[in-house]
Amino acid sequence: MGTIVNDTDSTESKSNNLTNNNNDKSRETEDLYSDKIRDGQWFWNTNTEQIFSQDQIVAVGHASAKSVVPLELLRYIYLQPHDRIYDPKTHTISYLQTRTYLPVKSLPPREKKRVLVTGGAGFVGSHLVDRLMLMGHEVIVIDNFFTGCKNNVGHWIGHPNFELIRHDVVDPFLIEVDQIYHLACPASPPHYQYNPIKTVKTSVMGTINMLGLAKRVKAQVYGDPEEHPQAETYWGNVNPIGPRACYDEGKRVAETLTYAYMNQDCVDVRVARIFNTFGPRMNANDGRVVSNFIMQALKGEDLTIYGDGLQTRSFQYVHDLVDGLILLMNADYKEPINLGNPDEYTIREFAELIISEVNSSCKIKTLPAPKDDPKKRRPDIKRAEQILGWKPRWPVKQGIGETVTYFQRQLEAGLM
Ligand SMILES: O=c1ccn([C@@H]2O[C@H](COP(=O)(O)OP(=O)(O)O[C@H]3OC[C@@H](O)[C@H](O)[C@H]3O)[C@@H](O)[C@H]2O)c(=O)[nH]1
Repeated sequence: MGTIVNDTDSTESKSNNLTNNNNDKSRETEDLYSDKIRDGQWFWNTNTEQIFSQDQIVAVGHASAKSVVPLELLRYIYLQPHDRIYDPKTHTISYLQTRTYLPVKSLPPREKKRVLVTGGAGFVGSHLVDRLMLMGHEVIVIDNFFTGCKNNVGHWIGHPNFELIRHDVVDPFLIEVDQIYHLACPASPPHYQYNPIKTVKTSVMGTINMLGLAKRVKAQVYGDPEEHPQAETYWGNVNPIGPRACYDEGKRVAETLTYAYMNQDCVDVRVARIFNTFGPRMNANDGRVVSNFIMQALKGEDLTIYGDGLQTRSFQYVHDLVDGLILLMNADYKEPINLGNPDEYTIREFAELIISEVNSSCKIKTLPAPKDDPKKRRPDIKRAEQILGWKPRWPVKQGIGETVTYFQRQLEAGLM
């Protein structure tokens, strides 16, 4: 049984009190991180099983995928800008030239993989990049920065194991790699409806290009479901000409292409069906419900419910999703797998949770429901549990606490 070992004595103040939104305390803890990281005092086992301590999550990852990383190291990455100093008086940012990179595992050549992450500067992609880098792999990110943000991976730029390339997956891309995580696609309705043709192209051409690359180098598929919860065997219910079709049908064609390449050209594929995901590095303005509600609450504005608020969603925290993606990539399983948190909320219940967690003085206002808005969504995750030994660890409330802290820091740092 490995343990997560940090060289400093484990004081209470170090323990991640995830329910505590007290900025001062987490800032005090972060200062502690800075010293430890600067002095190279970080030792951890990527294959330890110790994820919880006194019922608090202290690490993420799975020993079976050697993906375990201390949570405080990840928090340090996304809660504290490392390469810049913001001056609120002059509203200027000074960028630092010399900085130490975070410690990464040193892997033997046979274990070190070259991993391509498309959309790696995006919300989910950048967390996957952090984890793969800390695990000691070589990571190449391609991103067209339509929704991705260079700041999300800025702390790795210049690192010997990292490359960032501005490239749109709709154009072919040739590179020698061992694994490809294809995450490039605008995921929020306002973004993917901004240019529907481009959204379809990203799903279709992007997937063709990545499958072609995989061959060289060896998701919203359920729509407005009539089956609830949605198992991977459910075929879905999608309006092929509605405003969401560019995304939903694009994902369906992407899956069709994926299995065509598997059956026709023996490409070694994996398909994750990702349910609503939230966490730090969400784009504050991407229009999705989690970022909208948190930002509205932080600014003291009314929370905007579309429709009657009785529609349901199930929200997974980003660290759980990254765990699942890495487990799936390294498992020998080719069928689609749902990755999501079956903890279902009506949007109205979710608004009330955000108000109670962030700002009890906020009110709720309703706006018209978007066309074809799915009335319910909850994943059946039995397959992920049985095949991957994966299920979400993060209660929604703890994830909200982490995300609120992130948005507060971004606001303080003048980054939004
Ligand atoms: O401010 C808001 C935003 C959204 N909503 C509602 O909240 C629900 C969730 O909306 P979101 O835009 O967050 O996400 P959706 O469920 O529509 O899924 C979309 O974004 C998340 C991606 O994972 C999905 O693939 C994509 O379809 C919807 O019913 C929406 O109408 C509000 O009530 N208020």
